[in-house]
Amino acid sequence: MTILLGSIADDYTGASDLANTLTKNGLRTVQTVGIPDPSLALPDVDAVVVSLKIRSVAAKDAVAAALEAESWLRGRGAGHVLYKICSTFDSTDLGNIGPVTEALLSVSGGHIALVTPAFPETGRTVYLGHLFVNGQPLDESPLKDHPLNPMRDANLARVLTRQSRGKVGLIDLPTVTDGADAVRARLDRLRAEGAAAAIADAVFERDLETLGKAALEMPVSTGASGLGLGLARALLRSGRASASDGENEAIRPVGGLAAVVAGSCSAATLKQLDAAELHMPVLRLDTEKLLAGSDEISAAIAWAGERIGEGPVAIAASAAPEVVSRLQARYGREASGHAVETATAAIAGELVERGVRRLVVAGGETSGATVDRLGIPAFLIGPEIAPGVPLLRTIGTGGNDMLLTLKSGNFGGEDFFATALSMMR
Ligand SMILES: Nc1ncnc2c1ncn2[C@@H]1O[C@H](COP(=O)(O)OP(=O)(O)OP(=O)(O)O)[C@@H](O)[C@H]1O
Ligand SMILES: O=C(O)[C@@H](O)C(=O)CO
Repeated sequence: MTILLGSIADDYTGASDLANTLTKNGLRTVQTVGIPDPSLALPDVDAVVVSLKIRSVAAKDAVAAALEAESWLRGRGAGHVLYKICSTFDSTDLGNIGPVTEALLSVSGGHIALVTPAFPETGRTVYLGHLFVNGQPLDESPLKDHPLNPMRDANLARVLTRQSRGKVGLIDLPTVTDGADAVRARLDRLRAEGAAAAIADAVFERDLETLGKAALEMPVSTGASGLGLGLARALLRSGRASASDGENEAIRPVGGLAAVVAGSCSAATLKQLDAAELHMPVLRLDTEKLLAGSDEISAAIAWAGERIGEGPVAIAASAAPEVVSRLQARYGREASGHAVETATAAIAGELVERGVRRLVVAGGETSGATVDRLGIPAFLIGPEIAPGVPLLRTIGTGGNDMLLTLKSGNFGGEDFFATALSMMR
């Protein structure tokens, strides 16, 4: 298998979001969970998205895992590697967007990386280096209360500088509007001035097409699905890939029971859970009890067991910012996040043991913990359920295929869970 485009995604929902965008834009794509075992038969594809869980780990661990994935992707022919980050630039001053981008540059012979989280289809735009989420500056959006990485600065050049060794420049919208040659010239100038990364403005898809064209000529770039769209379209226009209509295999029914497990505390997921309560049983976990060691997991499984024969059920750790803050004050941010993820993954694992074959997971860290627990090696990409969220079919699960949906915390409309479940048969 020779691939044209490789990507390393810093979380699993982000990986399926990117895989969805690449598929929609004509590239045959597969999503792997980590570096696949050599015995795993992957389909013939144009792009591979390697899902890692490195958004919220120590920078040195994120760098080591990303470099291993980079080497695997280059070994399979990838001429360009996109480091897929969150469209809301989720990170802290300790990393990991800066350290990973710089490490990828240093092994690939690149000098400067184009960086943009813009993804207009989901309301993420960048103007003069500032990120807007559905029209609100990042630091005024619900992301200011994210449980793991509260985003309190909308100026991405500043955010990236704090976590980078090199300087960070800006490719402003007028330059992007002038086209790919103007972007290349700006990148050359910034590089001559000593910058190792450049935040690129983008408001419309046409801006991302321009950025994709410029980025494709360099070995590495960093961005969200919008940059993936630009790279995919540039590959097709260059004639290096020919459009495939994507839809496939992935939607064949699997039967079995269906469930939702949610660990995202995003505003969108909280609304989706409220809406789900109108048509399916929803169990809200008591996360204070869960962390205090009471047997919430067995209680949740017993609760599900009494209902799931009648139709899908949802189990959620998700809670409002004040509840999350209380738990964090008591146990620490990382420890409480990790403990809740481990619990939600354990619940998902038990549900699958009891016959669940169709599973929706909300939240990137939550999805990572769950998919690892289930030991799924890779996914085929099915149709889009909502912008940034495809239906996924497991590969390499020994004929015991499952359908999954890994929903980024902030994605999807209020009726997302009902819509997803109706597409998973
Ligand atoms: N009630 C709670 N109290 C404290 N932490 C919680 C609670 N519920 C969930 N969490 C933790 O909050 C974090 C949510 O992160 P996750 O990545 O799953 O969602 P997200 O950030 O909204 O999604 P995405 O990364 O796709 O945008 C997880 O670590 C989860 O375990
Ligand atoms: O880019 C996004 O917003 C998502 O794909 C994501 O990474 C959420 O974890």
